[in-house]
Amino acid sequence: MAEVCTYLNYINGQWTASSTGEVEASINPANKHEIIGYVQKSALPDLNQAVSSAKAMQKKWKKLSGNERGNYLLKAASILESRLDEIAETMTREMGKTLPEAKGETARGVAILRYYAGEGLRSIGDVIPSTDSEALMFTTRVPLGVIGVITPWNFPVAIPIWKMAPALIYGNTVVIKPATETAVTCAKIIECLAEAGLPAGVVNLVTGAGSVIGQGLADHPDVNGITFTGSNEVGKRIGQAALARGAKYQLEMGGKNPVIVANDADLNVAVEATLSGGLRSTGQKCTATSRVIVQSGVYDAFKEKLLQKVKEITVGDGMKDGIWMGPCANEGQLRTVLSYIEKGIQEGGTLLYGGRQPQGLGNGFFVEPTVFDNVTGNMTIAQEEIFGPVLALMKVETIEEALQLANDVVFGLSASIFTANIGNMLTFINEMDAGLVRINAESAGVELQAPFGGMKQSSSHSREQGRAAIEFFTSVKTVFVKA
Ligand SMILES: NC(=O)c1ccc[n+]([C@@H]2O[C@H](COP(=O)([O-])OP(=O)(O)OC[C@H]3O[C@@H](n4cnc5c(N)ncnc54)[C@H](O)[C@@H]3O)[C@@H](O)[C@H]2O)c1
Ligand SMILES: O=CCCC(=O)C(=O)O
Repeated sequence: MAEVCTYLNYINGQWTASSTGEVEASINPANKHEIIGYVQKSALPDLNQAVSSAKAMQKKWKKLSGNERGNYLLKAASILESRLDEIAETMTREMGKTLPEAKGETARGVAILRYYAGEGLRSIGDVIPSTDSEALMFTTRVPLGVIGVITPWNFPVAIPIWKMAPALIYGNTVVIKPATETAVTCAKIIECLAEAGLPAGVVNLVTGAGSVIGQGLADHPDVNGITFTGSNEVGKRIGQAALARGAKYQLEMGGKNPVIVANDADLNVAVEATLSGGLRSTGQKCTATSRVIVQSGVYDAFKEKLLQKVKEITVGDGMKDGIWMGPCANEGQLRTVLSYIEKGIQEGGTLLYGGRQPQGLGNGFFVEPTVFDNVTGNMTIAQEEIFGPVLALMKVETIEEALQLANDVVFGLSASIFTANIGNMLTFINEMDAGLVRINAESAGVELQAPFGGMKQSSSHSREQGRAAIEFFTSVKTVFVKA
């Protein structure tokens, strides 16, 4: 058994206990009796201190060259890499995804830090011809100031890093509030940044309730930008709070991601991708496949192959060898998934497989991989984000019908099609309302160098990652110079 530690806030370069003197336990969703660590249950005075230190430091931080800021990120990347196994294990024990997935995500965190370190040396503006032949006109970019970062539990390393790294490289300082479920993992990322020697105040960590610290960040007059990933309900509240005081905000929220399987698809590829995209990480990816829309010509064959594979899935503690799928990340999420399964049955879906808590795993928040048949577009399980290992099979005759069904939700994050037909591919690329469309590949899987974000209610229409991050974390300044 690993030692149970108490993790502190990180404010102005110091590891600091909360003014409340209270802590909260972060538990293992594979065994609710195991405590992974205690994190601070902070209050507004802690947040205010963190924001003041970030504000005080920002002017000095932005004066460093991009290359100097990048060197800190490179150092942090090497430290994170040297702690990869330990941090991945913490992630698995705190959030439940399997250890190989957690290792992959931690390696992704290292790569994101290195990518944004390189941004410190890339162009930040354009020279634009002026109508005045004696003038020089160009654009440059300036940081927003203090950035509030609010993150969910499902990618406890990748999401905090893909928000903090671009914020920092472009000259902002950061106050982060991670989800409490994965606050220990986040504290370890902050340890890497601290060990890299980032000046005091550049990065600050404050853990605590979303309604107190998250809302406090959204409302704080000295926080110039808020970047949020999480549920639609919370995201809308944050957007409204930021808008009300004129702060910039970026919201990345839910999805209800479809895959379309055409009559001419390679069914083995489509089945593997549906399995991986829908059920890896226990379906707790914003990009997870949730609706599987299959053309009638291959519906039965696809269903049979899928069921065969789903039955082979091993559910259990993600730390153990041979386990394919871990638990839901918390008890609330398990209850939500079970209630959607119940609703699916009540509304006339056919439960083909799963739907229950597996026997012998009662200490954790486990649910079986679940497949519904005969799902129609109006059912709740076809409309609302479940964020669990539940696949809804839907039969269609034509690709046009498939696209209509695929688009008939309020979300628009990611979507895939499996087909060999170039016409189908092009129609899908043109007609699918989603920020990420993938052909013959699973709906999950985001590349750090490409823009990522959703359409419709999946996002505030901003994009994260890749060079797109510069749009949120900086403001454009147009400069006109005349000698
Ligand atoms: N689009 C994406 O990139 C993406 C990525 C991951 C997760 N998600 C979404 O996140 C959701 C699951 O994550 P979750 O349960 O952690 O989401 P959540 O919205 O409950 O919490 C996200 C963060 O917001 C904080 N928070 C809660 N209430 C708050 C409030 N009133 N004010 C400010 N902050 C508050 C939480 O403490 C947490 O840090 C799913 O809907 C999923 O689709 C989206
Ligand atoms: O949960 C949202 C992020 C999804 C992601 O990073 C992926 O699919 O790889």
